[in-house]
Amino acid sequence: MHPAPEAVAPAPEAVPSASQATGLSTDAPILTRHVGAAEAFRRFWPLTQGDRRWMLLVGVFSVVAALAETVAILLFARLTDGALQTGSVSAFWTPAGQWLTVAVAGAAVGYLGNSLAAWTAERFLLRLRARVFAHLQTLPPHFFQRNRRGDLVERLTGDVDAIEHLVVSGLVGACTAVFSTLFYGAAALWLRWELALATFVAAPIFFAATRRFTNRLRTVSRRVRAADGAVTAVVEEALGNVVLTQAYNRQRDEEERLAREARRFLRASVTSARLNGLYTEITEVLETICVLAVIGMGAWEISQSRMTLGQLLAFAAFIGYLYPPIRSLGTLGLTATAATAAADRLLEILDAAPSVTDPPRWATTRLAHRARGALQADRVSFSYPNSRHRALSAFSFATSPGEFLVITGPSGAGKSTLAALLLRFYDPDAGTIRLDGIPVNRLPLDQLRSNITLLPQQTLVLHDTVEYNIACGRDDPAPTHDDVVRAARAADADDFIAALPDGYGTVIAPATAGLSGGQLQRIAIARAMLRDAPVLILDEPTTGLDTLAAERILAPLRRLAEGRTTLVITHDLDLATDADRVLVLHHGRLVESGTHAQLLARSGLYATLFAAHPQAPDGAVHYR
Ligand SMILES: Nc1ncnc2c1ncn2[C@@H]1O[C@H](COP(=O)(O)OP(=O)(O)OP(=O)(O)O)[C@@H](O)[C@H]1O
Repeated sequence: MHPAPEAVAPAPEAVPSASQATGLSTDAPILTRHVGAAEAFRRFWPLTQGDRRWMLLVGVFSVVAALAETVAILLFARLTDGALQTGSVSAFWTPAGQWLTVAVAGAAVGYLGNSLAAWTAERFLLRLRARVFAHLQTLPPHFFQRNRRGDLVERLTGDVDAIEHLVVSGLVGACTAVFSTLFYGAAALWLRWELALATFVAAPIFFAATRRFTNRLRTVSRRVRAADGAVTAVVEEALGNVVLTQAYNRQRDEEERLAREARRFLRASVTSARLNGLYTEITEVLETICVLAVIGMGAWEISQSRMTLGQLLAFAAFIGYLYPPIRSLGTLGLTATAATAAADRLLEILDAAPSVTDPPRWATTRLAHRARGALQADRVSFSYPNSRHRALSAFSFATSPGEFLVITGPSGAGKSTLAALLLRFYDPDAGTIRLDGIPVNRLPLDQLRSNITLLPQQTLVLHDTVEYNIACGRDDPAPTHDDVVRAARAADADDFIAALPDGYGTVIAPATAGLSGGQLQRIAIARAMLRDAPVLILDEPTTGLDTLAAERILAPLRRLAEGRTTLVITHDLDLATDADRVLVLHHGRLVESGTHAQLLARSGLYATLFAAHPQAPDGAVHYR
């Protein structure tokens, strides 16, 4: 007798995200709400598109497998009555041959069904994960500040699994259970309808038992999912900060933090296992009572010569086979309940709207060619989502192409915010930012960002070769090895790369790149060289570097800035001495603007900041 196919398969396309922004810019709060199983199913069902025929086929295979099982049980009854009870070997061969044929056919169908079910389920998972991941990549920086990275990782792994169990395996499981119940029930009715009806009255008891568990399990499932996310988050954070942890002797604290979350997870998952186990045991006891009742009634029927032993054994087998699908229909409710907890967590991502989107087609203006690099901000004001504090207030400035600007000011003045608005991580609450005269929220996002290169303080390192880490700056046209080497030379990185064990083929990884801060900066400069965008934003390019390393990147930076509009955000005022213009921000406002010499002469905020900053020993560090 063969196991019925268990799971099923998946689908493509898109889960419609309820709150996709459609206008030029919006920011929606991240939602925390609870959805029911029906809504969860409705939201994720579109992802099965393209695989629904395979899901149907899995359903057909499971029906055939259940049918083969039914026939096998009837043949078993014939064998018992014809061969076993009479002790006739000749009566054995025909039903035995038929049973074997049915068993082989059922096994083949069961195997095909299970393989197809696994394939379709995995394809669904693939699509769901890709869909959530793609959406995650469009979300604004503050989403990632509010949600721990490890917890988001857990949503992309554990939670997508739970959804699969509802939408694909759950649906196929339900169909299989319904058909199995129908076949075994019909066969039992056909054998002895009075006896069958007597046993069917037990079915509502199973559903009643399930209902009692559902609510409790829903709460526990949410706790399990959240605790699972917290454990992943702690591990992820601890590994990311392992050097600092060791330096500050915080290993015990980190272990305690993990233990705390792990204990929470343990309590929740033990409760969940206990509830599931209790449910299983209770239903098994109920089943045993029913089977015993059947045997008792059957014994009475046999004593009255109204039934043969073969019929009774077949009947008991049908009843035995009948309860698992009925039970799995009941458990389906529990699976669905657990899946709703996962659905809440995934929909929280899918329903979070990107803070900026591409402009609608009617409002789009495309640059005909590479931008010249003229930037302009007109009375720009901005507060971060959920903050009433103005990070920028009525801020205006304009650059001509190729100009070299230093933006400075005390900490929290709004310098990095300006970079975030230029790259359109956010749109201003008021005012307009333009590139070559076009409001940036009218440019397609990819075109805007391909015209700007941001060099953040932390260099983006991909787990790949040094060559790829440089080449990834440009995809069209794809850079050749010679292009990469040329860029590395211009970035003064060629020497140290050549000295690496595998040269340009040396694999580096984030956090363990094995390169110094200055070397990583030079790789970033080489990448930016290849990228060749007309606007360059450098965020604290010398922070974290000692004087020698800082000096070493100045010449490459100078080469990189040549011919580009360059904005250097910095506290390092040695970089300001040669700037075409210095903008000084304070509390989100532009308070001073001019050349280094002009600003010193004004004896204002800039002069104070310059006097206070640690200067290069001989005052000889010049950016250009
Ligand atoms: N994600 C955020 N959510 C809310 N407020 C923020 C966020 N990021 C920055 N701010 C606030 O906006 C203001 C400007 O911050 P910003 O990072 O632009 O300053 P900055 O001049 O770059 O500072 P620093 O020189 O220290 O890097 C600060 O008051 C800061 O607290």
